[in-house]
Amino acid sequence: MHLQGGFEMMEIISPPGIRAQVGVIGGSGLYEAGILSNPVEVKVNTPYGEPSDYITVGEVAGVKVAFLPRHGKGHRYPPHMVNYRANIWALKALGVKWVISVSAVGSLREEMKPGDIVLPEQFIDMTKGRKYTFFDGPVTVHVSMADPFCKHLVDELYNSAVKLGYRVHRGATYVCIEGPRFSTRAESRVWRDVFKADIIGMTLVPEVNLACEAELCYATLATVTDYDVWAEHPVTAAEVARVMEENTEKARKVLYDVIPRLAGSPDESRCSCCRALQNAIQ
Ligand SMILES: CSC[C@H]1O[C@H](OP(=O)(O)O)[C@H](O)[C@@H]1O
Ligand SMILES: Nc1ncnc2[nH]cnc12
Repeated sequence: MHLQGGFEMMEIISPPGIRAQVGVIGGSGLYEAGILSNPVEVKVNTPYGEPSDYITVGEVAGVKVAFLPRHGKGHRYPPHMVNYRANIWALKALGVKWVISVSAVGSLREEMKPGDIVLPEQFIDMTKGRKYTFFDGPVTVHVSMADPFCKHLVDELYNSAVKLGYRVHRGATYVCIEGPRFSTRAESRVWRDVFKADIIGMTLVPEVNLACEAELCYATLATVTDYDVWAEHPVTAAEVARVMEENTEKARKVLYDVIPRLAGSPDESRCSCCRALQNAIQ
């Protein structure tokens, strides 16, 4: 960490002897990693309260992975109630360098079909009052969000999805709404036609902001569950759940393929995530 008075001043207590290199945040439908050998469950406390659940630490091809279900097992926390700060803090406390955030999203584009994988590279924040920063004063941090996702990690996820033969789109813009309700038809048309967003969800913000403040390499592995209501029929939670099961298996296969390539530390020539706090302090 580069910020004197930032993370260095905060007490990060790691559970003794338990470390991980890669963090996976499971989204709707992904409550168990399902790909880890030698799993152990750890409880991590943070200055921001409790993460959404116990964290499962295990291995994929010898790489240590920490898995945390964003909504808790059984989907106990709706998107606006997730303790994003505790979740990111807990992963940081375990030593994680890379975070792959898995998410179910709606599509705002014909060509991004239910079942497709989408890797966003930009976002638009339409949330309304979450906890967006670790730094509530006296330290103030204005972190750059020009390129919110780790390009290196997006490249690796893209390579895995292509190798596995999945339909995959990169370079997408994710609009994050407050939820938990879905959008009106008028809103959906604004996201699509005015904002030019490609996919829609409720959880990216502030997770991505906080990962950046924690100087983690972060990317979202989104899978499309539905066409949002700009298309003919209104989206329903039941429809989303139907497609989610298939998508979850795809996400697991991509994770299983990509994680072994994340064994080393992030290559500082391919991204600047680990230097995000440089020049960000007020
Ligand atoms: C039941 S669909 C709405 C729900 O699913 C997505 O969550 P996640 O990103 O954790 O997969 C979406 O953002 C909503 O929270
Ligand atoms: N249509 C949609 N709107 C918001 N979040 C979603 N998550 C999955 N589908 C969604």
